[in-house]
Amino acid sequence: MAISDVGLPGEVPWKKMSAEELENQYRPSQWVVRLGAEEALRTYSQIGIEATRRARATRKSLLHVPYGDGEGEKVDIYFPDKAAEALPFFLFFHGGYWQSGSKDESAFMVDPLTAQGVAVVIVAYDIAPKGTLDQMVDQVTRSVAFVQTRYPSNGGIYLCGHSAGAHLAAMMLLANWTKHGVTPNLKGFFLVSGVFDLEPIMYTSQNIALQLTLEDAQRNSPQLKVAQAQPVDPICRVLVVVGQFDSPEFHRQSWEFYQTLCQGEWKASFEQLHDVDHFEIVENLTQKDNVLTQIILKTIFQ
Ligand SMILES: Nc1ccccc1C(=O)C[C@H](N)C(=O)O
Repeated sequence: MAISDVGLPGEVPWKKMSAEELENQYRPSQWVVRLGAEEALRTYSQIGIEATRRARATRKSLLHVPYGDGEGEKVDIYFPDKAAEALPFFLFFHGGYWQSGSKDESAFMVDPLTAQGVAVVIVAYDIAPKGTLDQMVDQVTRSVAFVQTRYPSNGGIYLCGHSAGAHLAAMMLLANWTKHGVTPNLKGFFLVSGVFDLEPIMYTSQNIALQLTLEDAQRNSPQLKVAQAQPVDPICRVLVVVGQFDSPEFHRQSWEFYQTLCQGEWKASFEQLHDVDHFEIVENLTQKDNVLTQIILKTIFQ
């Protein structure tokens, strides 16, 4: 699909949609062509569970490491076999509309990345209704600060999020690190099939659990703020990626966020990945020869 099919910049196509159409646009499983919606969600979680089982069985790891006092504030850290001095760290924030998913089924990319010398950190955060969006953003911020504090001689910190997790990763472009007493060595962002303007979410059934007000949605929308934010490190790259079979609204969200990054001082790029849907785009990160796995490795080792 061409970007021109999803509306011109400046238009707000979702405001003209019926409630039913908006609901559909923001239900990624409805756009999966290879499987039915429920089977797509089931397959995604099976692949995540299996990748996590395998990662825990075959890689050096530290599991359930606390980055804060809260019960849900834990990370799993997976290490490469070979010790290196300046180890790059790749942090992953799972998706699930801020109300499902966990670190215990999200270690998709551990095998191919650790095999190439990258430490992978899978981050847990308190999903709704336990956590609010503001709390999730704060938790993710502290998880990043934690990795920097624990591994001060890291060879770069890379943040990757999928879907709602891409939103949380994108919020880190706006983080006030001085408040957290440490400036992480952020070198790259991989924002995969994300949502960057939260206002349309308010009018879908996702908001039953999230309970976002317009103020909450705006305060937590990187789309509205990122053009004014300053990169801590001018060489930090931001890659915005969306799957060919993601819905038109997901395409619009990614494209407009990329364009806004370009208006600011960010070193941004945009990729539409051919022949993948919202779930395959992450499932395929279990494979070393997958396009996105290769893009990630090239960005880290360039
Ligand atoms: N489980 C997920 C994992 C990752 C990303 C999205 C989901 C979703 O479930 C989205 C939505 N509830 C859907 O039915 O498409």
